Amino acid sequence: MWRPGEAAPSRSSTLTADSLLSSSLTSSSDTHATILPPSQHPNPNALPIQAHRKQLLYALEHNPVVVVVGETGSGKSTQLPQYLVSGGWTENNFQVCVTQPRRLACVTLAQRVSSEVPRSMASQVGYAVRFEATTDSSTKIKYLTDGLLVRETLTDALLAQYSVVVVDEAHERNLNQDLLFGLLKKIRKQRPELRVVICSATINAESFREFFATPEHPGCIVSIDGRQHPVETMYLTTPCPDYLRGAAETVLKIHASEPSGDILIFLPTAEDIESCIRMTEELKKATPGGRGMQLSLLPLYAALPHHMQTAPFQKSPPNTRKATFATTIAETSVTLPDVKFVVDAGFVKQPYFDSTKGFERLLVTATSQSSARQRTGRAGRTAPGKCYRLYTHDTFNSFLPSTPPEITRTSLSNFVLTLKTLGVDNVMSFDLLSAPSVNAMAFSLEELHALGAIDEKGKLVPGVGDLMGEFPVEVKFAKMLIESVSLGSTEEALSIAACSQVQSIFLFARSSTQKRDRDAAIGAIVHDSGDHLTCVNVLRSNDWRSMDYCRENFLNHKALMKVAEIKNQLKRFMLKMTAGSLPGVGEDGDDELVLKALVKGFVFNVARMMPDGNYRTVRGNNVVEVSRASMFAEFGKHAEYIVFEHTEDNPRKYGLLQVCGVSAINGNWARSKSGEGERGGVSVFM
Ligand SMILES: Nc1ncnc2c1ncn2[C@@H]1O[C@H](COP(=O)(O)OP(=O)(O)OP(=O)(O)O)[C@@H](O)[C@H]1O
Repeated sequence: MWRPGEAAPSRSSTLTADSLLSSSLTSSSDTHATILPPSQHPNPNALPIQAHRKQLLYALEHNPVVVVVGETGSGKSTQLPQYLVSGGWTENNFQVCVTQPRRLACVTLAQRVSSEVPRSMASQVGYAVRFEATTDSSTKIKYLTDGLLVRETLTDALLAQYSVVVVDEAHERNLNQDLLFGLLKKIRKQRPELRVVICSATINAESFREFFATPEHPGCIVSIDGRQHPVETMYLTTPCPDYLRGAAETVLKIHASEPSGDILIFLPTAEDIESCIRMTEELKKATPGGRGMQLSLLPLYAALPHHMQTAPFQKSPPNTRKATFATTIAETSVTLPDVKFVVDAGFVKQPYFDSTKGFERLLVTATSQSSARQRTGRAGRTAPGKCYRLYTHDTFNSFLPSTPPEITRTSLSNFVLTLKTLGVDNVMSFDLLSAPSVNAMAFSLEELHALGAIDEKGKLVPGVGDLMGEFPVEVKFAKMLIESVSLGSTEEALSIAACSQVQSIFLFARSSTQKRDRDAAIGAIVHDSGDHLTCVNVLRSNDWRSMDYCRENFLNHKALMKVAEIKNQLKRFMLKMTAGSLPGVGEDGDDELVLKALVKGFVFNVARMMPDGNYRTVRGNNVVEVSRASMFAEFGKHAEYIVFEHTEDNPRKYGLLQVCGVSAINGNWARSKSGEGERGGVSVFM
């Protein structure tokens, strides 16, 4: 084992930085004197990263920024933090933190690593995700989302508790990661002792190194090659006309013909997952197969309540094969231990900012080659595996090599507001790995101004902008929640904000008889203004807590549990903000105040009925259609003006935007100047 201060490890062909062996030691051995016992994992040597332990520790001793490039499953997320602890980087009460794009990965990685380390150290491995943490001052290894680490800089600008920040899955290039890269570079100027490790799949390593390079420290790339177990990848010979049916049939074929081993299926949306599970159940009745083995079908997507997200990680009962239908939530850093088969539909749902329409659109698009590789990498982690790609090899070659960085394609309002809350007024001068989309940037500044978060000069408006920046929700919802306090409708606004985080609180009808029953049941609960007051109505009584009540009224009990969980978390945040009192309306007569708060946040998302019977957005004059999934479409009263939460592309009419989360409003509410009082100064109707 190499220890800081000892002679250099022999030069490895995988250690690619020229600077590595020529640079001088920056720390002496006595600063890292106590070496903790190595991992107690039954067979840690089996992981490819094990052979690079010395090089990694040596590289980090000599280079403030190290880029680690490794194949999926090589051990980056689980082993590297343990090496850092044994290398002494958590001495003197320092912590090592590892960021992940998604909360599920933080939770499962912390659980895995605490099971690998010696028992005495298990409690020193924890995770922190939005509103939930298992860490304290004794923590040595902390897994947290990139978004949460960005938020930590709001209260601890130099991230002083960390000796090493590991940014994992950096190839994803989500907005928070890009923000973190810029912030870490800035922090390193004031805290040069801070070490940064960037873990990435095989692409873009050089650009990460260059971004952090200084004349004294050009940085270093360590490559870890070889996956743990082989994965055979199979393609279709002809394109698949229906990926849902293709996925369902492939799952059943695997179940009928392959030996034991769980299946992980990647689909783009939660709706697709639910439909595909239903389809697989139906097809299974016709062709049981499985050689006496049971097949258990599980969903895995972000909007599910916590206990349902952990179900795929639990051991299957004897003689049962699990098939988990997942979104990108399971694409990186996640090990579903018994998965030997991956089925990849080849699609992903992602936000894109459409500058011609002035809206962010959620589009289902082809995935990239790098994310297809990540998906494949979910097999072969504990045994050899197989990956069934539901597309041809030519189609794979037509995929983009990597997903374009989020900063170049999505709305930037939250990003800009966070930077301004951190004191970066001139966002364009902030050092970023990729230039942001100019159109999205202009739109974001306009939106933040209209919401009263920034003034005409782009400066944060004290008491509004800074507060909005601290809210753990999207800016529009933050504005709605803040406005609800003075309007006295916070309880209801919290219900709306929480409901927006789940797919739907209603169940779909599967037959025409069910549709009749559903319409009758929902008709009794629905509010004729649309989705928002309907969700307020559902949550106003506690009836939904009964599973029987939910079943009879076509309510999604699981989704409502998740809503209640999020609402409580948001409420705690609001209580802190309002020093303990939250005014709620609670009476039907005051529903108007709830919608007024909503319009304050969604002032850019207002549409007006035109003489031709179409709704057109007030800002941008785009024709939009109310989504059929909206309560407003099914049960709404006629309204000249509507407000909506977001847009989606109509899957049946290309280019036509559907609006989702819709309520009828009074046009005058949106006509008033936005922002607190007259501040903000933008009237969207002018
Ligand atoms: N929960 C788990 N149960 C069983 N084995 C696990 C678990 N978590 C990790 N492993 C084992 O450790 C290996 C390394 O996992 P790790 O997450 O560190 O890889 P990685 O290099 O970060 O890959 P990726 O970026 O694809 O997640 C896995 O391939 C698997 O063999």
